[in-house]
Amino acid sequence: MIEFRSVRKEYADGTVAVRDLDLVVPAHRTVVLLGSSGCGKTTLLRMVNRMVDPTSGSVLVDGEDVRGRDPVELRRSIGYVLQSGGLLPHRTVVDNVATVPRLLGSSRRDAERRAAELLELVGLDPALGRRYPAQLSGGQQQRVGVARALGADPNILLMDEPFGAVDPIVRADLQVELRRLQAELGKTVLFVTHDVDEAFALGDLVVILRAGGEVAQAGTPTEILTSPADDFVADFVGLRSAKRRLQVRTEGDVRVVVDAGGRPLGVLDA
Ligand SMILES: Nc1ncnc2c1ncn2[C@@H]1O[C@H](COP(=O)(O)OP(=O)(O)OP(=O)(O)O)[C@@H](O)[C@H]1O
Repeated sequence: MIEFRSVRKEYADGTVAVRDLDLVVPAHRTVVLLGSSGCGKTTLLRMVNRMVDPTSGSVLVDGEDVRGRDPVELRRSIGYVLQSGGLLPHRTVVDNVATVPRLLGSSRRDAERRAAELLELVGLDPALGRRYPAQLSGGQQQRVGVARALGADPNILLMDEPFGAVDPIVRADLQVELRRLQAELGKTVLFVTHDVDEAFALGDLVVILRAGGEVAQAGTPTEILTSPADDFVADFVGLRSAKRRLQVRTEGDVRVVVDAGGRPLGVLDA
């Protein structure tokens, strides 16, 4: 479990990235931080592994204030996946994934065996392990990034727009894969995105932030869609635009779901 207690972050130039934020990320759940650029999502994520320290308030991991933890040891115990993949370009894929197990004291052979298992776990052929990152597609690189983050078998995975740089089809595949992995592994995942569809696809809980790192609403996707807290939330998730104002139209004996502009989106089952 991760807890943010009255957390505030003000950078040296006076920018307030997060103001007085309280949030609980329950164990084994996926919580998505959703908001537009600059609303403090990355700052919040980085406070968990002490890449950023709060100006005031505290961040607790499993009940313990992270300020009491050694930053290097803390970072090794928490998986972190970035949009860029963060892979070392001059190391093979298997070496990239084996890095953390090696740092934690595994022998080379054990670390490589573990890396091959992790590659399989994220849906990659372990034979790709001999390649260098640049010899993989963007989607494959992101899978390697996830495998690498799982290297220390962390309880917590921090994911900062991990699928932001790949095309929509690959992105949808990666989202499905993450849901499968999560069902299998049950990690505590804190996931950052500015994409509403991605947030609703992945989040058990979605936290919508507004500028200055304030929570506009925290709830399940259904709660947010059925009772948006205010106009900001309704606008942000598209409730007031054509996209989510859906209607059912009957065509013969088939019911078709259309948006407010009349464009067909799908058919209703039964
Ligand atoms: N090191 C820094 N020094 C000063 N200001 C910073 C620093 N890092 C971030 N900020 C500012 O803090 C605010 C929040 O930034 P942050 O990166 O957390 O937002 P974000 O929601 O993750 O944005 P994006 O979606 O664009 O990545 C922004 O106004 C940003 O300019």
